[in-house]
Amino acid sequence: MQLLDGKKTAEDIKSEIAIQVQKMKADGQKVPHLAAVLVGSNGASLTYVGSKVRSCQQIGFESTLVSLAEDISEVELLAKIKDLNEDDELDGFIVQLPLPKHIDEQKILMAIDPDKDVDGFHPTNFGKMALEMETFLPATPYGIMELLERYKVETAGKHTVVIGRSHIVGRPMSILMSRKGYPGDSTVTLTHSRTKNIEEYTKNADIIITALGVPNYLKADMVKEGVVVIDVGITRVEDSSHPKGYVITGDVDFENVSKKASFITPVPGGVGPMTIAMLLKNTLLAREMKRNK
Ligand SMILES: Nc1nc(=O)c2c([nH]1)NC[C@@H]1CN(c3ccc(C(=O)N[C@@H](CCC(=O)O)C(=O)O)cc3)C=[N+]21
Repeated sequence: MQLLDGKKTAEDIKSEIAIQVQKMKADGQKVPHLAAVLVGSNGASLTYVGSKVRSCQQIGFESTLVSLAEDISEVELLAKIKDLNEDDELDGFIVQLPLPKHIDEQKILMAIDPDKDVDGFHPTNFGKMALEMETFLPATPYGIMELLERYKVETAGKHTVVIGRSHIVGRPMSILMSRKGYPGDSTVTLTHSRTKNIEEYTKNADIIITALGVPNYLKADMVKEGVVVIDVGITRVEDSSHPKGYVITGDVDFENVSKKASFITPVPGGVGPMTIAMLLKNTLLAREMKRNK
């Protein structure tokens, strides 16, 4: 079994980007600038946005955190997004999800300028991704593709089973794995909450990508020997014996599934850190696109 070390790989990618930033500086160029919009103060969201900002500092990007009140109206948030779209200093921005219930997420994501949509969530960018055009790939699926590539995991002709059809992970993942070229060319089955006899699929899968958010869902008896397992689940499970009061738990029964797997991602330290690294990579791309315009 080989561990797909997302933490280490993310550090490698950040170092590569930092070198690019140094070159930009030496050339007297503007460095990439990322903004993150955070509505309210959900604990997990604060952690993620915090590490995004810290990573920017680490590699020499400029970053801006836009903190807005939980009870901000949809109209006010749309106005804020318009400001960010028009801000020439900014190369890209993200609106941290989930948003409070009184705000229509779809409407917000549609309002982001596709050229600044470094999350790749705008329908224009999602469409380009599906059509195999160059664009911002959603950071989590992009991070998974990058891990597969850097560890040279074979994907062509393999049966990939994706569990979960969310707009930000499962659905784009199923598209990327079926795209032409490496690391794609896979035969994909997208399973979800209405799938019957899911083990029939997982037992026959060469690659399994779980994005459910159900701790320890994928068990050893659901997979075949030699399977590649990518665990996108990140659930905070309360645990008073830990200093933070919780432990981060994935969708996979790691202890037992890892005994059968050829490659597997840990949680934490797998897909999560890769998500942040790829967001930074998208921001670098946004800067380059803007410069070449
Ligand atoms: N507009 C938007 N874009 C996102 O990309 C986005 C989002 N909203 N909302 C929430 C999800 C989740 N997400 C994570 C990023 C990093 C870790 C990460 O680094 N996790 C660490 C553990 C961190 C911890 O202690 O919680 C790890 O897995 O090793 C996890 C999850 C980005 N998301």
